[in-house]
Amino acid sequence: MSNDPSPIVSIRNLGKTYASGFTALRDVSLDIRRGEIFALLGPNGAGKTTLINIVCGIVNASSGTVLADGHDIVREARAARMKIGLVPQELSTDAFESVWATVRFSRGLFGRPPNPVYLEKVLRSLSLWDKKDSKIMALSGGMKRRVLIAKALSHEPRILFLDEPTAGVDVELRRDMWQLVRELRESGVTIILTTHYIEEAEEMADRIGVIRKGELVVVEDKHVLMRKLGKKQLTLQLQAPLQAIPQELTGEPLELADGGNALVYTFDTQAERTGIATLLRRLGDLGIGFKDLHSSESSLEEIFVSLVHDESRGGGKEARA
Ligand SMILES: Nc1ncnc2c1ncn2[C@@H]1O[C@H](COP(=O)(O)OP(=O)(O)OP(=O)(O)O)[C@@H](O)[C@H]1O
Repeated sequence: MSNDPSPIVSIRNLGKTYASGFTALRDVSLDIRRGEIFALLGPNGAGKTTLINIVCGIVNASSGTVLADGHDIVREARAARMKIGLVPQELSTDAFESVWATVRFSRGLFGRPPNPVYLEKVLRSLSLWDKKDSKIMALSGGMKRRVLIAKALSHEPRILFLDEPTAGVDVELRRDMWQLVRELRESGVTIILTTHYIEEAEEMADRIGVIRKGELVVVEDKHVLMRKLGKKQLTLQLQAPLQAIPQELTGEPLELADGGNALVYTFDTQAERTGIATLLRRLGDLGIGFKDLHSSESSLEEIFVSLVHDESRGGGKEARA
């Protein structure tokens, strides 16, 4: 990580209303720290791509400001854009060009002088060096995706946006991409990625932002987020199935599962008392026996689903993927 404490991307009160009248972003403020991997999560249509496109100068904001490494994206558009590499969702088609010509051309677009040594380093780090003379159309899907990353890195950006980097790729390539992103971060590039795969954020991100209906609802260190919002569940496999939660226990955070054969107790990982001892005693008093019990902790996926869906329902308790 860098010693410079100023954020590398600073987004203030950003809003976007498209010409159609649809408001895709509302008052989004966010600082991205130098050298971090930041994952932006949100359901389809939440506004992730709109946010990225504004920072990259592809879409104009309706209100608010963005600084990229200190450069205002509107007043100093070119300087700001030089700092940024964008790996888009879609594969664009330079089908007939070679890998080498493609990355060299991308670099030239930014007005950078040729630097074959740097481009060789990029291609080698992406395991593309031995494909440098291949035409893009002759590459596998995974290799094409690497070419997109090489193009985005061609002008030596400090900030790399990856929009759904592993959508539609197989498990093995996904792991390779994760490794690659970590290596890029090691080399000093700040990474901002959007993803639908919570596993991806859980695996890689230092911090996580959750966007829902154009609003940033949470920005938090990944571990803090998991600790804060993580719930634990205790599942009791009952000796005899129950039709319903006994009246004496209504009001407790209990749910029936497995066709009445299991009782699930949800408790807060941060609470001083879990309430488990009391629960077990009360079950004993009611003559409800159990043959097995196990506890589980919510994954980031469950936390995400509960954030995105429960808030829209006004705050339910269920957090299941
Ligand atoms: N040019 C446009 N004109 C009008 N509405 C648009 C335009 N572009 C996007 N939108 C709308 O803005 C909303 C946010 O879109 P955006 O692509 O930013 O979402 P997203 O979070 O990236 O979704 P996904 O995960 O599906 O990529 C969507 O409802 C979309 O239909």
